[in-house]
Amino acid sequence: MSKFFNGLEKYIYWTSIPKMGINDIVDILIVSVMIYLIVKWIKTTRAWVLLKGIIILLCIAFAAYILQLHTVSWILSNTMSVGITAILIVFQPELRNALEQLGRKNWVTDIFSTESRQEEQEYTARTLQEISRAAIEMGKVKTGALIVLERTVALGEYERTGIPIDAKVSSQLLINIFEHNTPLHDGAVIIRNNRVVSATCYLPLSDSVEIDKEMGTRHRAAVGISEVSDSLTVIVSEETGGISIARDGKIIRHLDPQGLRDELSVLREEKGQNKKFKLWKGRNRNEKKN
Ligand SMILES: Nc1ncnc2c1ncn2[C@@H]1O[C@H](COP(=O)(O)OP(=O)(O)OP(=O)(O)O)[C@@H](O)[C@H]1O
Repeated sequence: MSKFFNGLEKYIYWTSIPKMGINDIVDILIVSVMIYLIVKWIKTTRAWVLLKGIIILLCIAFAAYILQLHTVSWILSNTMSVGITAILIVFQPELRNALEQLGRKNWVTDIFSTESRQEEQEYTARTLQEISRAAIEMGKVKTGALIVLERTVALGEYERTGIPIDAKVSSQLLINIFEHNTPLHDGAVIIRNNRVVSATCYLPLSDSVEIDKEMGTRHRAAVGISEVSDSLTVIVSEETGGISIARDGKIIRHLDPQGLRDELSVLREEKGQNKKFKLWKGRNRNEKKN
């Protein structure tokens, strides 16, 4: 009987919640807020895609450990230690940016804000109308253009390669920026929160072999930015006047005015089933066209 009570006592000891003081609660709260802010920050950078890759790698490593796959475990553990150094080098601009933001941030509104960045980035019908009007007009006279619409992934590092503008989006402004032989016509325009934030931006070029050889660097740059972010880019070809859209590493070409408006309307729709359906519908139609 005493053995039973001893066992029970031990069990209760191990399962009981340890005494918590006020400092423990503060400790837990600080760590929770830190984790929340880190995840929130990662979601707005290219690092989000990388984080998903790391989680998959960790799952594989765990499975290899459970199944006693020694070689796979050895390879993974060695690459991971090198990988951490590589991450620090590759994401140096993001890390620097995060530290800079740390000093500028309004922590109180950021923590208690219920609005997500996705909602902030919603484009008004007017903005999308102005963008499509500008693209159609530029297409008619074969003026080359590259217009990037930022979504949840911040494009700060590309914005900084250009000239700051900060002006309300209008078709006249966009047409003026891309006018031949003007100082701002080269490179890309970045749009955020219904404002043109920067012009002459340099975008990363895609090295995808799937891109049609007849497409030059303007189209490659549009695909490139769509590979590293969830942005949507409107491209007007200087050679043909054709309008295309790049998103998710793919390019949708030969858009007519209605097709362009449909593609852009994706940015206005609500999250969920409705959006997915429209996106799929639009894609299918344009894929058939191509
Ligand atoms: N990395 C880049 N980032 C931003 N803009 C770029 C980049 N590379 C090229 N461009 C823009 O594209 C222009 C060159 O376009 P190019 O003729 O090579 O491409 P294209 O895809 O064939 O386009 P188009 O059909 O308009 O000729 C440059 O003058 C510049 O404005």
